[in-house]
Amino acid sequence: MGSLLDIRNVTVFRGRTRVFDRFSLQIEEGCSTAVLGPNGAGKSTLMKLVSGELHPVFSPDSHIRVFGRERWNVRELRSRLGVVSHDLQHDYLSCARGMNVVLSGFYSSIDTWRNQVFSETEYRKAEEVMESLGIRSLKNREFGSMSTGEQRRFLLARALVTDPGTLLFDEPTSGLDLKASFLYLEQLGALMRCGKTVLLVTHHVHEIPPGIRRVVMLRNGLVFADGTPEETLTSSLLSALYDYPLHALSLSGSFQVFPASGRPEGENAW
Ligand SMILES: Nc1ncnc2c1ncn2[C@@H]1O[C@H](COP(=O)(O)OP(=O)(O)OP(=O)(O)O)[C@@H](O)[C@H]1O
Repeated sequence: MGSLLDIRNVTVFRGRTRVFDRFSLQIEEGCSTAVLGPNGAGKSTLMKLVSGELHPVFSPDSHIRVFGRERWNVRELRSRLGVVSHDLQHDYLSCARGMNVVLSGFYSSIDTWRNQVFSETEYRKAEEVMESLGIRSLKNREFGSMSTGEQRRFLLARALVTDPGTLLFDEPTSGLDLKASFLYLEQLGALMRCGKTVLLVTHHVHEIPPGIRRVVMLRNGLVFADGTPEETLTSSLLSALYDYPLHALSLSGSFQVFPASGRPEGENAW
């Protein structure tokens, strides 16, 4: 297994905000990793850097290498790295039919277009992926008329249709109810067990499913802690990361946090 991500000395601005200042992070292929941090930590910026939607300030000693390469054509990259992002769900055309959402993964486009040609094999693959995610019966439905959970599964199908070895998720269960969240996280677990590498960014501890081997805690554009879930998802590190007293619990490889019993100092009693 080689390098999935190699970020060295990268400086990134969004508007006037310097989100990363000579930031470095390496992730190996095969090591499913969660990037966890509070609002504004830089998680979405990191995800956009990896997916090629954002670029750092040029510096001779900095680089971003995905699978060992600095330059990718988007279509080629998507055949190795599938992306299921929040923005994508938001941007997707509500009139696109389910089948077209999945097929659009072959071109990394939003919806399919007249000039795009799909082979029988590609149609078959799309059917197969929809079947495996339990959404085949919705293939003719408009994206806009699907529930958030169904939309999320179609976007996962879109990412999986090219059979990438690595999948990138941005807050995978946001907007999903409890059952849909757990089913979706089980799906992520199944993908990891089938050999896919999952890279996810989240601000929720419960979104880190069993099978994630490494947690990178991010705060103010810096790596705050880095280790296995057992090493990092502790009450003391989580309390420090979120600057709030928290109590962490784990059960069968899943994690959950609660407010610690003591109120934060200075908070008014009700
Ligand atoms: N378009 C923008 N213009 C200016 N500043 C921005 C822009 N987008 C993000 N930022 C700033 O960059 C910093 C990092 O934002 P980013 O969205 O990467 O954080 P995040 O960890 O993903 O947060 P969240 O969990 O709330 O999504 C924040 O301080 C944010 O205010």
